[in-house]
Amino acid sequence: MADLTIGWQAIEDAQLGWWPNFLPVHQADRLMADIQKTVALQSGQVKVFGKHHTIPRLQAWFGPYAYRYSGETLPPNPIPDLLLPIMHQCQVLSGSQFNSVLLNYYRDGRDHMGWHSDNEPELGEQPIIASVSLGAERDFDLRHRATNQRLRVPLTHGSLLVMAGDCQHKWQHALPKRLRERQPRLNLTFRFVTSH
Ligand SMILES: O=C(O)CCC(=O)C(=O)O
Ligand SMILES: [Fe+2]
Repeated sequence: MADLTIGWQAIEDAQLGWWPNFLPVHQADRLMADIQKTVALQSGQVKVFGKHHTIPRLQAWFGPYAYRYSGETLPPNPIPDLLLPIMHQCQVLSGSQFNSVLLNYYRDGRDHMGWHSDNEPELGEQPIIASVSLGAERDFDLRHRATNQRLRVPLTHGSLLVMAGDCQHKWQHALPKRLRERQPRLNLTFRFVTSH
């Protein structure tokens, strides 16, 4: 699979922005440690066909509105001060505004996220989602809904990946299991959410 180039690039029906060295290593190390120390991570639930399941990762939600997905709701919560400088840097590079962040914490390689798109109406028509990765390197897979084209991006410590254009309509993405991975990974996805 072709490596992504640094900056913006066109993929089929969408755009990706890729900044592998978004945060210098010492800053990425410190941010991860500070988040682990200060942010309360929750074990989330989803409801599928009326049955509750525990999701295979921990999470936290920060933003002015509740975040609703798969029948569950995470209440509004102010963005902690330690995430504001990172959010501003993401805004500068991606050229867009954010007001919310979903934090995903993958305790080890068993934790994962299945195929999905972030296409809830409160994210708007063409959501721009800025994804900052910290800790263990994990593969991020994308697949085009119609053509089945696939892309794999190894999300390195301190990197920024931005999904834009029709990425949430034409593509799905996932973070597969990596059973040999013992180290945690922390992901911040900055979004702009409206009340709906
Ligand atoms: O952990 C990741 O890199 C993916 C997160 C994601 O897709 C999401 O939060 O919607
Ligand atoms: Fe996603």
